[in-house]
Amino acid sequence: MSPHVSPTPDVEILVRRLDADLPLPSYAHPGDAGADLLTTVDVSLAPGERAMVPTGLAIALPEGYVALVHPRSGLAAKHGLSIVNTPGTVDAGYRGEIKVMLINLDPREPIELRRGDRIAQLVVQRVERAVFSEVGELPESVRGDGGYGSTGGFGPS
Ligand SMILES: O=c1ccn([C@H]2C[C@H](O)[C@@H](COP(=O)(O)OP(=O)(O)OP(=O)(O)O)O2)c(=O)[nH]1
Ligand SMILES: [Mg+2]
Repeated sequence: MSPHVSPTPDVEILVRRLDADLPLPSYAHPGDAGADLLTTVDVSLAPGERAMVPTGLAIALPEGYVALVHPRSGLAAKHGLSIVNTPGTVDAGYRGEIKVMLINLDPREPIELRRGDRIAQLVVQRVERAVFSEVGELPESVRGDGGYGSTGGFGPS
C-alpha cells in the first residue's frame, strides 16, 4: 500500500441498486473523499431551475456515520451546476433512494444532463451524537458573541 493511502480500514456500506444498469458509486482516484453519484434520468435545467434527481441507489450506513451529498466542483465551475441543500445529509437510518437537489445557478445557459452522467459526490464521514444539556450561563470564550463579520471583511483582520 502506498504510504499516502490512509491505513484505516474502509467502511462497508450496504447498497441496493434500484437501477440495475448503472454502477455502484465509485472513487475516481485513491484518496478521493467523494464517490461519484450518477443520474438515472435525463435532466434539463433552465437558468435558475432546480430538480430532485434520482441516483438509483439506496444505502445502509453503519450507525455513527453520515453520507453527505456534495456538488462536483468541475460542473460548478464550468456550468454553474450546484446543489440547493449542499451538502445534503443522508442519515444512517435512511433506506430510501438517494436524491440530489440540483440547481442551475448560471444566469443564461441551460444545463442538459444525460442518464449515467456524474452529477454529485457522496462523502462518508463519522459523526458524533450530541447530548443537549441546558444551562443558565455558557462558559466564557475569547470570541464571545462576536460573529457575522465581527473580525472585518476581505482584508486582514
Ligand atoms: O440531498 C439529500 C438530502 C437528504 N436525502 C434523504 C436522506 C436523508 O436521511 C433524508 C432526510 O433528509 P433531511 O433530514 O436533510 O431532510 P428533512 O427535510 O429534515 O426531512 P425529514 O423530516 O425526513 O428528516 O432525505 C437525500 O436523499 N438527499
Ligand atoms: Mg431531517
